[in-house]
Amino acid sequence: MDSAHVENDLVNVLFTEAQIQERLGEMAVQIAADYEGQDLLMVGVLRGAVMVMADLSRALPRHVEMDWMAISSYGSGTKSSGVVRILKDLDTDITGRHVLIVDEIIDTGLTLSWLVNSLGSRGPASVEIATLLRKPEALSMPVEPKYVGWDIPNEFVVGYGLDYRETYRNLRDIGTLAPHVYS
Ligand SMILES: O=P(O)(O)OC[C@H]1O[C@H](OP(=O)(O)OP(=O)(O)O)[C@H](O)[C@@H]1O
Ligand code: HPA
Repeated sequence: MDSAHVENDLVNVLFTEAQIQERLGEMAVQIAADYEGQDLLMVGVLRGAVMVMADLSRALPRHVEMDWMAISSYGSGTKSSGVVRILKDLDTDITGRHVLIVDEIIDTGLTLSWLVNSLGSRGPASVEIATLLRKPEALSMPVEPKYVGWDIPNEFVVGYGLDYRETYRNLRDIGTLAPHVYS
C-alpha cells in the first residue's frame, strides 16, 4: 500500500485499528452473554462487512455459523439509490435459528431495515443486528441494532471494509475522505 497516497486521501482518522479491535472485543463479550446456550448464525452483508465479521466472530469465545448475503442499495458512489436488491441470498435455512446480521455501517438504514424484514419473514427464532458504525443523523428508516460500536457524524467514511468506488476497503483504520478525492 502506498501510505503517502492514502494519508493524502484521509482528512481525519476516526478510529484506529487498535480502537476497532478493542470495541469489537467488548461487543463480543455482550453477544456471547446474550446468546449463551443458544445456537448462533452470523449473517454478513457483503462486501463491506468482511472485516467486521472476521474480527467479531474470532473475538467470540464460542462456536458460530456464518453465512453471507450480498445486497445492492448503493451505486458506486456515496449516495444510496433507494432501491434494494438481493445479489446473493443465504445458503442456510434460517427457520427457527437465531440470526445476527453483521454489518460495518448503518447510514440511512435502508439496507438493514429491508434486510431485517426480509429475514424476519423466513421464520427465524430471532433477528438482531451488530454494526460497527451508525450515523444517527442520516437515519431515515427504522432500524434498531442491538449492538453498535460507535455513533458517528453524518460524513462519508472509508476503511476497514468501507469503500469509496471500491477503494480503501483494506485500510486498517477508519477515516473521512478528503473532498479532493470526490472531484
Ligand atoms: O444504511 P444504508 O444507507 O443502507 O447504508 C449502509 C449499507 O451501505 C453499505 O453497503 P453498500 O451498499 O455500499 O455495499 P458494500 O458493502 O459492497 O460496500 C454498508 O455496508 C451497508 O450495508
Ligand atoms: O459512509 C459510508 N462510507 C462507505 N460506504 C458507505 N455506505 C453507506 N455509508 C457509507
